[in-house]
Amino acid sequence: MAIIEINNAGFSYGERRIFKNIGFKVEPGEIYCVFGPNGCGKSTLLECVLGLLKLDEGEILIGGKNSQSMKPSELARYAAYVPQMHEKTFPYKVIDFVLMGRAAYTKMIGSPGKADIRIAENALDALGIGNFRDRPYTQLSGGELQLVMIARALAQETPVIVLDEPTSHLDFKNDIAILETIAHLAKERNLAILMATHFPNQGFFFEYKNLPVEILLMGYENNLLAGKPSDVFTEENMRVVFGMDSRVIACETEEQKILRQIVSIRSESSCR
Ligand SMILES: Nc1ncnc2c1ncn2[C@@H]1O[C@H](COP(=O)(O)OP(=O)(O)OP(=O)(O)O)[C@@H](O)[C@H]1O
Repeated sequence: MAIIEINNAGFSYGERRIFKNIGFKVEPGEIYCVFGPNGCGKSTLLECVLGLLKLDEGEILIGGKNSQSMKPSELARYAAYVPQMHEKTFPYKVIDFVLMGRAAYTKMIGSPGKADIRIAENALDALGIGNFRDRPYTQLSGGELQLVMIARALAQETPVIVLDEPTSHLDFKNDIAILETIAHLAKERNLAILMATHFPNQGFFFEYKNLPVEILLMGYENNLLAGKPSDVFTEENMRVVFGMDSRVIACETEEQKILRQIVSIRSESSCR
């Protein structure tokens, strides 16, 4: 059964329509990527899923319940959020920052107990960053901080993790490290992943890893297109949505599997 179900969702900022008629389902263990040009409404859609913004029309069900009318503390038990930007504030220790993911469970008694601390430590260990435990989180690099943010989401123990452009600001290696982490969470923990991304090759990476992955392409002739990465990330669709010239290439890896990638050739397509 789908853990996320969106039916006929529409949203406007005031008079300005951002999207309409969005509908899809995400199953446990599936990765659902929302892709499209700057400003097409990816973050807005994620914020609607998280109940931070209210739809004009349609509904968003998480675990069968309407996320738009759930209390934040209830929703926090279904969906954890890794936002695009995080303003570092007070120099909390990493463990204390990750423990914030336990807030929905600790509110009643006020402070985290031993079990919460163990869950937060396990989340750090699961991401291979147990050694960050006592570092001030304000001193982490962008890639390290992103792993800590994912650990905080993991400590929240939700069936859904929502990530907004999880690899923005990351270097070549950390980019793939975060994708591998996301793949692991979907495959080994059966989590449903909903993420916004600017990078088609991330969809191809998940496809290459044989994970159930689906793409929602927003802004396709002011419309929507959904499907598997190989069906959505085509040269023609990139021309229609971005007006750019690109090529899909394929390479055979040492596992004798085909990895697809899309490369940009020109921003202003001569095909226009
Ligand atoms: N609070 C707001 N009030 C009014 N308009 C907004 C608000 N937040 C975002 N917008 C506008 O809504 C549109 C969609 O914004 P959103 O951030 O969802 O796009 P996005 O696809 O995530 O963009 P990007 O790829 O650049 O991160 C943009 O045109 C943006 O300027």
